[in-house]
Amino acid sequence: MDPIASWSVLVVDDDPGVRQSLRLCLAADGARVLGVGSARGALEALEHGHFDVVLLDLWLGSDSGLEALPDIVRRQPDAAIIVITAFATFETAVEAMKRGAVDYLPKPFTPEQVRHAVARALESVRLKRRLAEAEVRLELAGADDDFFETESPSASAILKLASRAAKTNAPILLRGESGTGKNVMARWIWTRSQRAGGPFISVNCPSLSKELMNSTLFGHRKGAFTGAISDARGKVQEAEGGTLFLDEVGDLSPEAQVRLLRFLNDQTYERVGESKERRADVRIVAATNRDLETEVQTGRFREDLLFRLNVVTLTLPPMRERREDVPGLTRYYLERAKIRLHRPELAFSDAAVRALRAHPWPGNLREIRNAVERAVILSPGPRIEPEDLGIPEPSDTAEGRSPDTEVALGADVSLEALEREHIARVIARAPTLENAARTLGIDATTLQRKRKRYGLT
Ligand SMILES: Nc1ncnc2c1ncn2[C@@H]1O[C@H](COP(=O)(O)OP(=O)(O)OP(=O)(O)O)[C@@H](O)[C@H]1O
Repeated sequence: MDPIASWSVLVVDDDPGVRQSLRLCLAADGARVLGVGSARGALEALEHGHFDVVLLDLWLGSDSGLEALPDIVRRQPDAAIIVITAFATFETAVEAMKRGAVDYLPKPFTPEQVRHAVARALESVRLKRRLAEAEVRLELAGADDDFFETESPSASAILKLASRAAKTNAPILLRGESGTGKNVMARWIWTRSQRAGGPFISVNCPSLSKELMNSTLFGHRKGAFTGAISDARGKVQEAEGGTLFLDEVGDLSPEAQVRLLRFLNDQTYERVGESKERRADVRIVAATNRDLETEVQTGRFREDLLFRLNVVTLTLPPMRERREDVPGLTRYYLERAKIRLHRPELAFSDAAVRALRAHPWPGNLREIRNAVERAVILSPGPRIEPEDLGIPEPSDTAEGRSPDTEVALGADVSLEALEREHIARVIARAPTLENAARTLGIDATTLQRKRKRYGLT
């Protein structure tokens, strides 16, 4: 968003005359200006609208603008705050800066001084937003998450559908096994939607505590529960104008499901401990690798919520159904990892190419990426061999057989080799080591020890 093209200012001053003159001065320059006379009015205005600049009087009758400053910053961290006061002292100016103001305007001021200060503040807002955008882009580039070329009919059908759905405001449900790229797809959809200029807020539902789930999502009022020391906005409000991604939506508590259903129906919600109805313009994208129909049958997931989320469903195919994409993906991950890890000389050996093709990749894209990165780190010479990838080499005698029969239960392998292989595969598939430890049924320290013992990265 370009703050200069369409910008808005909140004027917080208890003197109606000052509000009026600032409004006239800035409106003449093309700003949308809202004037309020108290700190409370300011906080309310910031709840409902978005402002590029806040002109804040430090003496607001019985209120103190200085005390309200941190709350204002919290509500809109990317707005530039200029404090104004008739009682300008150096100390208050410093204090205001410490609490998040970008500039200081002593009363009385001329329209020229106001314009000058606001223009500078807008420049700082613009810069801050550019930096934030660049950080997101860097993060995406560094994450190696933009391989959307495909030769597989099933994946290309999903991409087409996703691209069409992105342009609408309909909720989207992403389904697919772990590691098939649901998180990455959610961002891809956001960047192609009309909401790309707004925020992308991601919530991993299983990581939310049951007690704080509603407040994290919908916010709470001060005093709503022990520990609620101040009002808090939730993820829904943070996502205003953008997209809220609910990962593993099947983990939502029954009460959070009711709240989400209402929000999907009419875009309204209430904060925990508050009866005021709020509205937010947010697109919901949800993901699950569970069978939600079964969850409905067992009473863990609301059927009406599933219907509401299910308007557009995209099921991301597992790697075994898009084997034609393995060569392209492995080349892609290799090229990126070579640059990032400073090993430009590396290439796959013929045996590695065969092993990559033959491996079933049950952990999907995540497993492929982990295997290739592991190899780029571990490979001692310029050729990457199957053992660097941590996958078995398909032997001639094994041709036609599933490549992992070599480590199958009951084959001619030691228990140790079996354990090593199993741990390596679970780690490759799991999003985190904690996750891998949970799958293996051991604690993180034991996993750490075993990784060291078997030389697994
Ligand atoms: N389009 C893509 N291009 C390149 N890499 C991808 C792509 N999609 C996914 N990946 C890789 O696979 C990894 C897993 O992707 P992602 O987290 O989106 O999967 P998921 O289906 O959400 O998994 P889970 O259900 O376990 O959360 C990513 O970190 C990334 O490395």
